[in-house]
Amino acid sequence: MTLNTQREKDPLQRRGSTPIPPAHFYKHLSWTRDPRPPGSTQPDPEQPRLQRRHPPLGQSASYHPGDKSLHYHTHWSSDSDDDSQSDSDCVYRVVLLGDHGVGKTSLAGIFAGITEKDEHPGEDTYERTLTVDGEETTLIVMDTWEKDKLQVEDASSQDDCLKVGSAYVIVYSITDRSTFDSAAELRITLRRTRQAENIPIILVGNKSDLVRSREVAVEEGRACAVVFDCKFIETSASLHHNVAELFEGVVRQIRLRQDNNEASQQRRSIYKRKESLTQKARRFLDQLVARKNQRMAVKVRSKSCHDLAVL
Ligand SMILES: Nc1nc2c(ncn2[C@@H]2O[C@H](COP(=O)(O)OP(=O)(O)OP(=O)(O)O)[C@@H](O)[C@H]2O)c(=O)[nH]1
Repeated sequence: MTLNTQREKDPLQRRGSTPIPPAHFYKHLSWTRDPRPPGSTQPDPEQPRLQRRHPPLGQSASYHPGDKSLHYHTHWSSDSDDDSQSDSDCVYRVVLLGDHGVGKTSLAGIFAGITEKDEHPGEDTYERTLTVDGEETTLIVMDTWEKDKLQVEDASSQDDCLKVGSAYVIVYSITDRSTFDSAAELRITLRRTRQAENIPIILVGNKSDLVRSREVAVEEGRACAVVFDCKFIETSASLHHNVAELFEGVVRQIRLRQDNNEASQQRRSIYKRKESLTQKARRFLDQLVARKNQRMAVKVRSKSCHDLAVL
């Protein structure tokens, strides 16, 4: 299996002529604009396409629930040159990580709008274009992680999972402490694999509906996120609670980091040109103060780790 890892830092800029990555990894389920005029009764020329409405991911999502021109469809796209596929130029891979049974597939299914359990058996990669804060972004959600394979024969494909993501969602079940421990280990593994990169990682405590079987407190999840410098949210795939917020949050985190990277690059180049000795001294002092205030920063982070709309 050859994975396109060229986009580890930059978003995949998919044009009509750009093939999307290997078929078995990219069996897409996607939102696509119907090329027919609104209200048309003509059959849709594009096949295969499931002619039905895609259920909204969540009430707060800024999709287009009333837009009849949007259709949910499946397609195999290893050699796609379908320009109508997405209006968005930015495509990001989001990799779901976590132990067996924590709810990864259920969360991915809600993202993809799969309403019946066995509707798409074997599917493990889903694509959907979301409009978040008025801007379109396409996410390819990969549910390909299999923890057991990390040590055995297919370790390379698991390794690839850790390398190709533009963002990571690490899921544990709030009813199973061992999955929480695994989530922490996964965070460490990720840190090792993607050391220098500022990629969004969201820790997700799923099955929040199972209140009586809870083994991991919300505070523990939040504390873990603070320690491991990632975002945190609790979800219930069963109740569709916070699932839209999760994927919208992923989009926001990707954008925020991009903006931040661009801004700091600009700042650095301006600094290089203009920085005087006094400024250098001031920057040095600032860094010293910042280090002293690290404990303060942890406090601030602990307040914001559950807010997926800020860095
Ligand atoms: N009560 C409850 N059950 C859930 C929730 N999410 C998933 N489940 C159930 O947990 C079981 C496992 O869910 P999956 O989505 O298959 O979990 P997974 O992480 O994909 O598991 P693997 O495919 O084995 O890695 C299924 O029976 C789901 O119905 C949830 O939020 N609440």
